[in-house]
Amino acid sequence: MSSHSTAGEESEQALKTAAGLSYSPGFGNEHVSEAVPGALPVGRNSPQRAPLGLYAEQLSGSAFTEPRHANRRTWLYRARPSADHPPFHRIGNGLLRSAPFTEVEPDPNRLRWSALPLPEEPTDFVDGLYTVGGNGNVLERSGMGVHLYRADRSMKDRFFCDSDGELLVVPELGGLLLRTELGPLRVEPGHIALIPRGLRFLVELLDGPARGYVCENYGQPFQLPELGPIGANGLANPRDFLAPVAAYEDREVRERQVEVVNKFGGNLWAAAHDHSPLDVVAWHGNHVPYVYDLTRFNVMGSISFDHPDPSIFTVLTSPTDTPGLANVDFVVFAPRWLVGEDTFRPPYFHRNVMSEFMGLIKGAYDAKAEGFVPGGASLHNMMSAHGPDRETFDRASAAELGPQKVDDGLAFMFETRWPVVTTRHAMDAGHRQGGYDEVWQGLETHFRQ
Ligand SMILES: O=C(O)Cc1cc(O)ccc1O
Ligand SMILES: [Fe+2]
Repeated sequence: MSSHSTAGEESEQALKTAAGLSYSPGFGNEHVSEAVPGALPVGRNSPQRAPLGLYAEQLSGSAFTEPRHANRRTWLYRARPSADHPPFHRIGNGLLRSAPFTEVEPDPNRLRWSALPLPEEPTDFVDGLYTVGGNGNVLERSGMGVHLYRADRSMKDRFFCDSDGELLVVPELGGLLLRTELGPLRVEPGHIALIPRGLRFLVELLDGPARGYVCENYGQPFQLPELGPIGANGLANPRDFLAPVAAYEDREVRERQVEVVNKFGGNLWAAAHDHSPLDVVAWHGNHVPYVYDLTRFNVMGSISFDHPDPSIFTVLTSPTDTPGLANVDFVVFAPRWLVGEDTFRPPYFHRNVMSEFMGLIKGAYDAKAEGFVPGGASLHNMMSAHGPDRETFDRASAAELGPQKVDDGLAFMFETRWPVVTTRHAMDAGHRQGGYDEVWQGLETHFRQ
């Protein structure tokens, strides 16, 4: 696949990365990018004739009338309008499922899975999507889906577009090159990528089999959390979010049928196209994909006593109409120092009205001595009692409390407002762990009157 280099490389804003890709930094920015000088109209969006014979097209991510802080759209200048395609027809959903989730009853039990086995059959990113569960309703644009992915090959002549929500991709194994309508993004384990609702893209594997997690956010787009008393800086800083710069496919070599797979209303639909949808020569706007390196997260914590609630680790939040109540938060447990005096330092025992899906990108997690493994997952649904396993509790209750660096792992959580209802296949999966409750067995009473 050939692509033209970008005029964005010359812009002050563009950052050259080690991978050789250029990016346009800044969360929520009004980005501007052209792969061919002069492709972007000056001073207007929709001139009578767009430059270089291109078609102008707007992709919106919010209602036209939403307030400015929430308004999202990108203008695309492309070789052919997206409208040029035949009807979509239904294709199989594989193991992809959507809200409302009704296959099994909502389950109050604590659930845990080992890593999803890598594919045995040829599998690309779309084929390899595997839904664990979710909540809400795709048609009402509320709630979220939790998916895993596993792939052993790049998408070829096949593009994906999620009309139902934005996709937060959390790789655990293998690097990915996301070729999007707005340009390419490289994402590796330890990074996250976000593909906004409705943007077309394909996934290439950079270094062999790939596996990871996806939060499909049907609700309001992820934004940075408010910082309140933390101040003007900290947690995820806006400039570390990197959007792509324009790069379009060479049409001459692409004049053959390609497939665009559209997830709409919970199902997969496909339409053959006689051109690549990655034909955008210039664009400007704020409805954009981005990557973020989780090592850039500026971790805050207690420097006196007590274990803070994990909301302090929020990277991105999808708000609801209720202030402070997230449709879903993306939370990261990144390397940090623990210095709390007279403090039980690992996560405390708790029952939470929010529901917690957790994954592990590498290493170990400080609340679980064993069983919670990279590529694996746990689900602690609304009000389910959980916290440190017995071994962790015993160790942390007796530990000498000097300054301690927690730097042997990278875990994350999708924390969501409504219980996560699982899929039938996630409940019946061979990689689901039996006997998870046992990790809390034997926590004897030490009560003395
Ligand atoms: O259950 C978990 O491990 C996630 C979590 C971490 C923490 O530090 C405090 C509360 C919480 O739910
Ligand atoms: Fe928890």
